[in-house]
Amino acid sequence: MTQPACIDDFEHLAKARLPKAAWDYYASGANDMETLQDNCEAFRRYRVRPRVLRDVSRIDTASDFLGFPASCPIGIAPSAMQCMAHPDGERATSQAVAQFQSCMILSTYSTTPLEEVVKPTNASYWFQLYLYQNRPVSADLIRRAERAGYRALVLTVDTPQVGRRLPDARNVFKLPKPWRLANFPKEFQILTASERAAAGRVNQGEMDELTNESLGNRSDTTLTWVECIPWLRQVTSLPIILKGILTQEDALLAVKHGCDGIIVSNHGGRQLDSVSASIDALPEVVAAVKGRLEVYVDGGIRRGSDVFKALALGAKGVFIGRPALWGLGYNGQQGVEEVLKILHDELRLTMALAGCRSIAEINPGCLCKSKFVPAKL
Ligand SMILES: Cc1cc2nc3c(=O)[nH]c(=O)nc-3n(C[C@H](O)[C@H](O)[C@H](O)COP(=O)(O)O)c2cc1C
Ligand SMILES: CCCCC(=O)C(=O)O
Repeated sequence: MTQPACIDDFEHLAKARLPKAAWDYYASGANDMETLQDNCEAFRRYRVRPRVLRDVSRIDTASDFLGFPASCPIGIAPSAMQCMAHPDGERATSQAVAQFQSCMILSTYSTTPLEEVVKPTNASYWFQLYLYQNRPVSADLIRRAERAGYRALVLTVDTPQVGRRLPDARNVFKLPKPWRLANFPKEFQILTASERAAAGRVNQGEMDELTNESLGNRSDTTLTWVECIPWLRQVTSLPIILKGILTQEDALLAVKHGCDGIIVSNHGGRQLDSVSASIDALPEVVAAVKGRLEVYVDGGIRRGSDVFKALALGAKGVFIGRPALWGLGYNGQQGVEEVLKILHDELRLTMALAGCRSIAEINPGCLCKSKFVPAKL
């Protein structure tokens, strides 16, 4: 292959370059990976209803993330440990997003310190948060994110425990040296010594020694609506986005608790296997919130036409997870830029061929459902 021409090409190129354990960590979903597969297939059950003869000589994809302008409504979802894909890791992803002027969500489990990721540009940076029982640790991360210029906090709510990803279990996955979870000091331990001893985990202290499984064991599994959102509101004035909502019931609770946005997401099929594809959950969430907060979606977006479909179903914008990692693994910053450019070009072409000249013109009437799911060629 001389030149990757679509997102799937980047997947193949990255796979050929990455060590097996890193590839497996990025690629895998939970258990039988039904949701992972359905995330992509569900887009194929929607068909576009194109309008013609509408002067599509100028296509405008300008959009915004929480009011901050963006060249198009495609952002980067938070994914942990990007230095395994390329030594420039999160820095490279950030540079690409800055060039592209969109939005990057940085994972708590970044392999680059959060302060070194934000670029002085018009791009938006949001910080993804996992909350710990040791709340001062979380409060400290939030204050650092505020100082560094992050414009929103994205609380991931679908991960009270980490889903079981079989390839990681088989590989006994561990973040390889020299990489470390750079937002935490080396000696930092989330559980106290007595908690660790009680959990039988006396020697699993250092963050850079942690496995995926032990990371999950440090999350606060006691989080509830009534406790954690007010706590967040008390420690920060940044907008709060909840990532991992899949039902109208929880969407309404997000509205009730004054959240600023939702990302409809099943964590790229990595958490509870057999939940709905995120694009299938999107309509009920959009209908429930009735415009009272911004609704974004991630999961399975591999084409500009997928972005178009998500917007037609009411998403304000979309986030991509693995495609950015594939671009990064293939060719660092340039690879991520190419991935964003291809998706942007494909979105523009879809809009032109569907007769939509601006993002605002993309609406539910642009789609219909099809029972026929074409086989992937
Ligand atoms: C390797 C990997 C690591 C991830 N790490 C995080 C994370 O640290 N925090 C988080 O909220 N979501 C994380 N996610 C989920 C993504 O933010 C996103 O929901 C998902 O990847 C979207 O699906 P896609 O990969 O099909 O685009 C991760 C996903 C992948 C693939
Ligand atoms: C504790 C979870 C680690 C990062 C993550 O969210 C993922 O691998 O999906």
